[in-house]
Amino acid sequence: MFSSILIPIAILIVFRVFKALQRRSKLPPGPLGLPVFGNLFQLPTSRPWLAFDNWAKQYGPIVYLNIAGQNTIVLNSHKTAADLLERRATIYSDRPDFIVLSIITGGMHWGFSRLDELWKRQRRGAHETLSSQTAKDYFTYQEIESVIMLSQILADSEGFVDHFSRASTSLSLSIVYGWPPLLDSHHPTITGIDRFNADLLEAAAPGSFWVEFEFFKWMRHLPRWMCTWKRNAEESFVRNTTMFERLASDVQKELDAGNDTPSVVGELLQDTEKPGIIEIAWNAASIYSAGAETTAGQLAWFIQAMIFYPETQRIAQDEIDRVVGPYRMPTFADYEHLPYIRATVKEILRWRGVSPIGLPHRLNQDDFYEGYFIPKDTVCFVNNWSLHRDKELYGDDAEHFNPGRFLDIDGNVDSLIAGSKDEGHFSYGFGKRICVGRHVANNSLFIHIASLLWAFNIAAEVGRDGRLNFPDSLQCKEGLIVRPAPFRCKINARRMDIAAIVAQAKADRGIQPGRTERSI
Ligand code: HEM
Repeated sequence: MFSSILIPIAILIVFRVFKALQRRSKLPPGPLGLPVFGNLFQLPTSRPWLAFDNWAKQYGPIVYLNIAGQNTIVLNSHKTAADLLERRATIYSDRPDFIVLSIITGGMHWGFSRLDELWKRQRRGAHETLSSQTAKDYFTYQEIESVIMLSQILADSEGFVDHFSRASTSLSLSIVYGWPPLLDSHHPTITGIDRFNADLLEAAAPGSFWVEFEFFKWMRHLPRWMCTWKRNAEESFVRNTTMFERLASDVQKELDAGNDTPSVVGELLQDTEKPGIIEIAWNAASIYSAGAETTAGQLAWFIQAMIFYPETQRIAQDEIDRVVGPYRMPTFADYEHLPYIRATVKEILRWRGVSPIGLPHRLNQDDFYEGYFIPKDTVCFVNNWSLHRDKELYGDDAEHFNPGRFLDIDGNVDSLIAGSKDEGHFSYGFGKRICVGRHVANNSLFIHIASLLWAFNIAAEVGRDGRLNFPDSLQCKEGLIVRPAPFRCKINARRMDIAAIVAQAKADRGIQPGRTERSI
C-alpha cells in the first residue's frame, strides 16, 4: 500500500529532475563559471559591452551567463533582440528587481518598475504627452534652448559639456512642468533634483546593478538599523516625494490661475481619469530623470565625432548653409530640408549611443528559442555596442561615423532596418519598454546639432608640440548614461556676425536673465 504511493512519487521526482537537467543542457552557450558564483567574477565592472562583444564572437548571438544564480542572457544580434524583445514583447518586457532603486523611488519610477498596473497607467499617460505629434508642442522650448546654448558657448566654449547639461535640464523642466527656460543650473531646486538624479543613476548603473539583482534579494529584509544604505534610500524617498509633490502642486496652482502652458504634469492633472498627486509627481519624476542627462551626453559624443570626422562636419555645414544661410539660426521649419542633419542624429546614436547595453529586461515565463531553453525570470541585456557594429547591417565602415549610410540614393533619410521603429539604431531600446521620450530626444538632437554646426567649427586642439590632440573615443564616464571621458577641443564661431545674430535671436525670444527664470 505504502509502496504503491511511493513508486509514482519517485517516478514523478525522477521525471521532473530529468526534465530540469534536460532543460539546463539546452541553455544558450556561454563562458564556464565557478560553482555558486557562476560568471559573477568574470563580469567587468568597466565597459561591460566590450566583454559582451568578445563573448559574442566566441559563443554567438545569444550568450548565457549565470550571475551568482541569476540566469542572464546577452543578445548580440539584431535578429535575436528583435525576435525576443519585440516579437515576444508580452513576455520579455518586465524589469529585474532593483533593490536600492525601488526603495529610493518607492517602486514608483516606472522606467525601472515591474510590468505592473502602475507601469501601464504611467506609460499610457506618457504616450499621450510625449507622442510624435505632442512632441511638436515642445519645438519652441527646444529652439529657445538652442539659442541659450549657443550664447553660452560663445561666452565660454570650454564649458560646452555644462552648457549641454543646462540645456537638457532646462528643457526637461519646461516639458515636464512648463517652466520657462532656466539660465542658471545652480538654482537650489535644480540642485535638489540633480541630487535625486545622481542617487538614481548611481543605484541603477552597471556595476551596482550586478549586485542589485536577485542574488542579494534577501538584503531587502535586513532591519533598517543594520544598513545605512537602506536608511539613506528611505530618507531619499521621503525627501524626493515631498519635492516632486510640491513641483506637481505648483503646476496645479498655475492651472487654477488660468495658466495652461503645455506640460506633461499639466496634461496629467487635467486627465479625466486623473490619478492621485503622488502618482503624478512620480510619473513626472520618472520622465524628468530619464530625459535630463541623456541628450546632453549624446551631444558630448557628437562633439567628439566632429573632431574625428572633419569631412563629415563640412558636408553637414554645406547643407545648413544651403538651406538656412548665414543670417538666421536653424529652426524646425528647416527640418524637412535638412536630411543630412537628421541622418547625423541617427548616426551619433548608433556610433556612440549613451546606452551601450540599454536597460535590462526580464522574461516572465519559461521560453524556448531556436532550440535553447530560456528560464522564467531570466534577465536580458542587449549588447547595442555589437548590434551597432554589425557589418551586414551597416556596411564595412560600421566602426566609423558616417551619416551618409542613412541616406538613400535620392538623399532621403532611410532607417535601414525594418522593425527598428524606423530609427535605424537600437539606442532607444525595444518592445513595450522602448524609450517613450525618443521623439522629444530626436527633436532636441536635431535642433542642437543643426545650431552648433551653423554657428561653430569644431576641431581637435593643437598641443604645445604643434600636433592635434585627439581624445580617446573609447574612454568614457560610465554609469547608466555613458558619456565621453572629459576632453578638450576647439569650438570657434564660423563667422564674425554669429554672436550678433544669436544675441538678436535671444532678444526676439524675450530671453533675459531674471525675466524668464521662475523663482521657485
Ligand atoms: C538621447 C536620448 C535618449 C536615449 C538614448 C534614451 C534611451 C532609453 C533607453 C535605452 C531606455 C530603455 C529601453 C528598454 O528598456 O528597452 C529608455 C527608457 C525610457 N526613456 Fe529614454 N532615452 C533618451 C531620452 C529620453 C527623453 C528625452 C525622455 C523623456 C522626455 C525619456 C524617457 C524615457 C522613459 C520614461 C523610459 C522608461 C520606459 C519604460 O520603462 O517603459 N528618454 N530610454
